[in-house]
Amino acid sequence: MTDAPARDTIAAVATAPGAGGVGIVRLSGPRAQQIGETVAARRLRPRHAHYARFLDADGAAIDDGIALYFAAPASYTGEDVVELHGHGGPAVLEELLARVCALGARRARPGEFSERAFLEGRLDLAQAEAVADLIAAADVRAARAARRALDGEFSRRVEALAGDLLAIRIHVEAAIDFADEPLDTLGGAALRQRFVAASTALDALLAAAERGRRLRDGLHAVIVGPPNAGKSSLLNALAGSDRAIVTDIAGTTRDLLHETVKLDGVELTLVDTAGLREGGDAIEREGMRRAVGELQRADLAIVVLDARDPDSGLASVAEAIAQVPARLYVYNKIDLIESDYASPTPADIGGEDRVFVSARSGAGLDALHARLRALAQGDAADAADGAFTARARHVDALLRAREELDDARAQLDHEMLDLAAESLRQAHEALGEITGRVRADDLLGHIFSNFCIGK
Ligand SMILES: Nc1nc2c(c(=O)[nH]1)N(C=O)[C@@H](CNc1ccc(C(=O)N[C@@H](CCC(=O)O)C(=O)O)cc1)CN2
Ligand SMILES: Nc1nc2c(ncn2[C@@H]2O[C@H](COP(=O)(O)OP(=O)(O)OP(=O)(O)O)[C@@H](O)[C@H]2O)c(=O)[nH]1
Repeated sequence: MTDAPARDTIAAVATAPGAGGVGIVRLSGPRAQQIGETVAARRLRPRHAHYARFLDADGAAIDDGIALYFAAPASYTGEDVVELHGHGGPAVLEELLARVCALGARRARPGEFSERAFLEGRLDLAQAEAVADLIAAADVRAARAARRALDGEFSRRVEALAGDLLAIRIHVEAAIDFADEPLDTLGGAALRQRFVAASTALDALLAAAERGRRLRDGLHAVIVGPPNAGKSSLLNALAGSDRAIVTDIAGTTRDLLHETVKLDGVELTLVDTAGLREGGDAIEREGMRRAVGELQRADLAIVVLDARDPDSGLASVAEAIAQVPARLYVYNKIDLIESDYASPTPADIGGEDRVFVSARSGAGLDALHARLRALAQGDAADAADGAFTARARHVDALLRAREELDDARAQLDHEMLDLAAESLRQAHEALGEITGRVRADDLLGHIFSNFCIGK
């Protein structure tokens, strides 16, 4: 870091709000030690647990507890950190916090301790995000995966790939200086090999990040189908069957309704969409456009069809669901079918999953639940296998890197070195966005130190 401005000292209650056995006020910054020593009325030795009374301005005890001092840089933030461990009551902790603020600290913004850890180079951006993911993890598998990301497993792979791309960039930029010569006399074969290796590594990382994204976010299932097939009824039936563990995420738009359902500890996001069909008025068309957009992020399409007429319904959604990784077909309204409901000629859906239900009578809903649970668990188990959590932001960055790398390769094949260098720079920067590390001056430094060609 080049002359970082002097930071102030931040403070916050670090434990969850409400009553608890123990509550912690944490301080970070240059005045943490002095403030802590004033409140505890004693010297604080780094990395020692001191029993103390925490005093107010008049010398009366706010509380008694344990004071800890972590001297920079050996702390979570990398700055001087003091923790005051008192009794976990909201009134006591608020008074303690007010006291340290009166002594010169200020209340921290959300995430500011981790932000400082990032600015101090203690964590990279992906790791800082993993801290938040670990805290928010809804099940043990997601927590484990966040833990791995926090330990740097994801970041290390991103950095390794960034290193490969940097080497390729250096090679290409050097070749630009010898533009009169064909690339093949400038180590073109080795360069192409490096491309293949980087490309393979990028694909593997992208797949892992995509699994990590699903693990963090849960299975993203989108309910689609023609109008009136019973999509909304089905969502209600699924969500309502176990109301206690359903959280209402709030319809983000007037037409998409999100519900989070937990099946055996695995989260499933259900999105109800506007019915898909030809035509419709402007508002309906906008709803359909959003439904299609939602499908692009889906792991699973739950395709609801009217069991009395599945074929025409399927035709209206076939195109929209083609890109989704998995599909589950739900033939609804079987209560309206007189005879054996499996008998109407089912539409051709290949070997894919099919369930017959009635959202109205409840018939078949158990089987549907079981299918969804199996899908969600299979997905999570798959994702939890040595996985780390990742975010949509990371997947996006990797996808951009993928595109730029493909472009660079094509440009190189046409000996368009300047363009290839630029595409590579973009790919490299996309990776840098993940860890928050890559900067233009980094690159210049690398090029000059690696290629000292006497200028
Ligand atoms: N009391 C308390 N518990 C906590 C935290 C905290 O801030 N306070 N954490 C906050 O999120 C997590 C732990 N994070 C921490 C990360 C680094 C260091 C630290 O002192 N690191 C030094 C020394 C390492 C060592 O002794 O091996 C260092 O890395 O130099 C402390 C906590 C979870 N538990
Ligand atoms: N008989 C019967 N009727 C059902 C069943 N499921 C839904 N319906 C009815 O079908 C109609 C449409 O249901 P919705 O859940 O609104 O259908 P939708 O697919 O969300 O409709 P759009 O929002 O127009 O796309 C309503 O009148 C429901 O009561 C079922 O299993 N059996």
